[in-house]
Amino acid sequence: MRLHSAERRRRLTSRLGEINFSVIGQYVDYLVEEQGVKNIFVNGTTGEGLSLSISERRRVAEEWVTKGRNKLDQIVIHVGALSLKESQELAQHAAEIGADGIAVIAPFFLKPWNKDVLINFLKEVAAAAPALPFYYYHIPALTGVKIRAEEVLGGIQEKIPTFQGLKFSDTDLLDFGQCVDQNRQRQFAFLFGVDEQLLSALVMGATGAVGSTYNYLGKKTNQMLEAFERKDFSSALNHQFCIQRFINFVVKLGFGVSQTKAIMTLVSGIPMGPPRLPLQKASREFTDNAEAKLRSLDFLSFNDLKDGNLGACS
Ligand SMILES: CC(=O)N[C@@H]([C@@H](O)[C@H](O)[C@H](O)CO)[C@@H](O)CC(=O)C(=O)O
Repeated sequence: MRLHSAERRRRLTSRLGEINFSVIGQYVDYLVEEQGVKNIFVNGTTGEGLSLSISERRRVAEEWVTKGRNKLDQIVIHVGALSLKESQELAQHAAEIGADGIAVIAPFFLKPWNKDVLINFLKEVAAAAPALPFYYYHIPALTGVKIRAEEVLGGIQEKIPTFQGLKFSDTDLLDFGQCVDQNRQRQFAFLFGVDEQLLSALVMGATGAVGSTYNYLGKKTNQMLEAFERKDFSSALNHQFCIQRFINFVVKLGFGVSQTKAIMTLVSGIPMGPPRLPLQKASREFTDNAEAKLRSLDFLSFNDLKDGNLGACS
């Protein structure tokens, strides 16, 4: 079972909106030591990969690979872009620096209109890094490309020999289940990306997870994975419900990449800095509310509350 932190690459501090590369080493140590996360997905959604320039994406990937050496198990770099050329350049770069895999989203401005067109695009990117495992990153709510993952997977390995698996960031569990069911004879990785539904996906055959909350709820989620693996489903469900209580709370306040950064700063103590425009920094009110919730669920230690805290999830 692999758990990936979706925060991966991190833009940090700086009033100028520049990336603070110098804290990536600290970030690696935090994920490994405090959250038990050793598989990293760099330059994805949470890392605002699509808001970065190509040279920034290259440099972020290099930092994660360098700082993660001998500490992390796997680093997958997201190399999706609107321009096939840029995507290929990033794929080639990922291979050169020694990444463990690449992932690609569907291009989302001039969109592929059917499965074959999408696969043709993915194939050209994969071919730029012919020795690297390739993942299709399915996130239809953000790309607007609604081609079902189940369809995309049909015959994909024949077209993309390096195809390794799917990162599935959608709530359509019928589609996800069918991806697994129809590919049982293959050794694909099925990485699930909706953290609040991970347990349901595990039941259907998810082999790992990539998500934003593992940056600060990695340890909690690992407890759920362990319970699931030892078939203690009641305990696994308790863990999932606890995680849901938090996500449900923040979703109602307005939750996204900016808010993830604020929570990460709060929990890790590493200054994650503001997001890049068009995203806006999370409000102080959001962070205060999220902090109170984390404490009440015992996701952040708060000794004064512990004894009488009936809602605690520890
Ligand atoms: C739309 C979105 O940001 N989804 C997140 C989830 O982890 C999400 O934040 C979480 O399930 C809470 O809804 C991940 O799927 C994103 C992700 O893995 C990435 O950063 O590439």
